[in-house]
Amino acid sequence: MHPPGADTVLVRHGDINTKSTSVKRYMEGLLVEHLEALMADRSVPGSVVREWNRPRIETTEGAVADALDAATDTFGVVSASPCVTVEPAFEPIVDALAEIAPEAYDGGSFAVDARRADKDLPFTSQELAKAGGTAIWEAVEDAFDPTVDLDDPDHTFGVEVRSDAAYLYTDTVAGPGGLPLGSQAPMVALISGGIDSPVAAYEVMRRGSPIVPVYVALGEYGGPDHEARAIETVRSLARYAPTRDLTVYRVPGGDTVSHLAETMEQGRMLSLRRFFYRIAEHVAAKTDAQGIVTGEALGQKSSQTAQNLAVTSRATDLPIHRPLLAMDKETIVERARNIGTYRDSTIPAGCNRIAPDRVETNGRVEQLLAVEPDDLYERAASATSEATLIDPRGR
Ligand SMILES: Nc1ncnc2c1ncn2[C@@H]1O[C@H](COP(=O)(O)OP(=O)(O)OP(=O)(O)O)[C@@H](O)[C@H]1O
Repeated sequence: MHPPGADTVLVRHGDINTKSTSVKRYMEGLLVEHLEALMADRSVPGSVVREWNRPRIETTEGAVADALDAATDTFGVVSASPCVTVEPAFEPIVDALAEIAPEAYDGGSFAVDARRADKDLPFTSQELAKAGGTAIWEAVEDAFDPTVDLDDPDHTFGVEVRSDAAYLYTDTVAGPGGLPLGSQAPMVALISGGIDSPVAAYEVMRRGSPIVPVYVALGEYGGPDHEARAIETVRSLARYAPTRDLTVYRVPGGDTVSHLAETMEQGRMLSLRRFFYRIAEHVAAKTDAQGIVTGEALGQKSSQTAQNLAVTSRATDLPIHRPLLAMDKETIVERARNIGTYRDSTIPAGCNRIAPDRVETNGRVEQLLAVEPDDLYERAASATSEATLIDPRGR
């Protein structure tokens, strides 16, 4: 909940703090740039003040909830707190805590977490916490039976005192964490539109890599709804990256999928993955992307057993990143819901089944190469050259 009168959002980052001063300065700059872009994209009024270590958003009381959402959708942000701003002096801070308390406290234990960025202030954090705690107690004791618990309180009243202002908050909302978008090289994300691949793409974006989305159209095994679903998931991801071009490479793969279905029984699904990776490699070469991201998870499907991943991965020299490798489906679904791609991914796509009745779980590369079409890689190159570009934001 926001303290009444909150018009500022304190923004905290995490991994950026482990960097050297110059890298940290660069990454903080990127984070602020993206936060500003997210606010502009969502028409949130206000500005981001770039203060060393702790940027903040100055906005209006009416827009503080939207500013908080923008902050907690920005990669690199660990948490954010809406706060009221008061004069950085002992009495005004204590008075403001007493004023906030009846709105923010509804019973149970509480604590005051006071910090001073400016160590020259004429009071200590402990003195402030003690006087603030007493003021809060007195403000609520008629209506409640308050207790103080410094280790695990039900309510925390946060106070950050800096040289120009003090910030008071009662809520800390988690952000995505990770690193600012653009702090790592781009990667090609193979997006099927299913539940897993958009989450995998989000995970590398969260660690700083912009994505180049690639969707392989499956012809009679896919269809317009399948394709629309994939584009929709990219559109949802684009909300997190307003400064980035998320144009989808739509690669026509229908002929090859049909050919694999007609000519291969065992290993068909493995060759199809190899075809995808090869396409991704070609797109990476065009876009200077440094890796391939997929939504594969160990053992989730027959094509994702440890043996089969070893066989399929041999199709490319580029590293294949599988951020979901060790995640359970339930966790992935929860993640998809949280990032807002689940609904798109569960739009009925009405596609035909490509998998054969008897699936391969223990592929061997030599055996696969003996039955795989000799021209599989040429097919991938030629399909990529026929790719069309789809801007998901333009739909
Ligand atoms: N038509 C497609 N176009 C682009 N990439 C695809 C396509 N189909 C699958 N992929 C990629 O291959 C991975 C494995 O696909 P598969 O259908 O076996 O797995 P999945 O775990 O169900 O993934 P998803 O839920 O993303 O469809 C996907 O996560 C995705 O990265």
